Amino acid sequence: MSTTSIGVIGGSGLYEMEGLEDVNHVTVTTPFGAPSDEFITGVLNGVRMVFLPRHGRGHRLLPSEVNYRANIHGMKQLGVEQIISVSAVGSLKEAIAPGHIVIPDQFIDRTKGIRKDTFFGDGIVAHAGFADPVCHLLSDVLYSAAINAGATVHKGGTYICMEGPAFSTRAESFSYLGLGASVIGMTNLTEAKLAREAEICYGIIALSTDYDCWHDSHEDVTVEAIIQIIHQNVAMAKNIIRQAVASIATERSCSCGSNMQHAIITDRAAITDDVKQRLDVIAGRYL
Ligand SMILES: CSC[C@H]1O[C@H](OP(=O)(O)O)[C@H](O)[C@@H]1O
Ligand SMILES: Nc1ncnc2[nH]cnc12
Repeated sequence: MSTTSIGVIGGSGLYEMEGLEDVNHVTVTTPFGAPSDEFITGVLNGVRMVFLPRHGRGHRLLPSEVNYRANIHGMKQLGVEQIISVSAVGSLKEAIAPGHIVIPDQFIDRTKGIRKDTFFGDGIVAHAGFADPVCHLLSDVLYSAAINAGATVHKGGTYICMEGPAFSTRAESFSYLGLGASVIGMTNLTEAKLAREAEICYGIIALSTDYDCWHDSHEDVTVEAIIQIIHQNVAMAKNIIRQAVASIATERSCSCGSNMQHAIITDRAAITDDVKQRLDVIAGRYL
């Protein structure tokens, strides 16, 4: 069995992973604070897995309150090299109906600087390449897995990441259509940025749950409607994960594992021991 693991971050409606063997609940501490919950480790069809519910069990954390840094740091500590994010999103395209799956490959940032989206700062500066913000190989696997699971799936698309927690105004929703975005959510961009800095592959299974509030023949988005669509599709989402895990190559051939090689600009002589210690798990080999 490989020594590395595949991580799954479960979003709204996905708070556990079924079918794991050899299950352990692991409490992880990090220099960036506490993760959303205990990590669940186990084995799925011979592959090591690490699962974390993004908003905590019981869905206790707002999108702005999730400690994304601690979540990604914990994944890295547990040997995760590839993260599958499962998320609920609003659709910004007629063709992406509720119940469809999207594998987004781009982002637009509408967060407000409340959440920490970098491991760097406080004595060390790095600028990660982020033109292609998700792992294209992992995304290909997720797309094929969604097809095999019988989903209607859209490959590629831009995910608008808003701060929330309130949903968008109608004027905002129309403005996002004008930007050509495909879906809207409140979480994935922050995770993708941190996964990139941690040199972890990141790919997204996004379940379209609503048409936000731009569609004149659909009700405006509500939590109730989102939960209903999630419940109708949770078995399919779990099936996509199972299919994907069976075909993910544990030896990576993408560039995600060396993305930060030239990203740190700070003079190494100016990096203090404190900073080195804080960044050890994330970037220790470059310090
Ligand atoms: C439950 S409605 C809004 C909520 O759902 C999405 O969460 P996640 O990305 O964790 O599935 C969205 O981003 C909001 O946080
Ligand atoms: N319409 C929407 N806006 C933001 N996040 C969402 N998650 C699911 N639907 C959403």
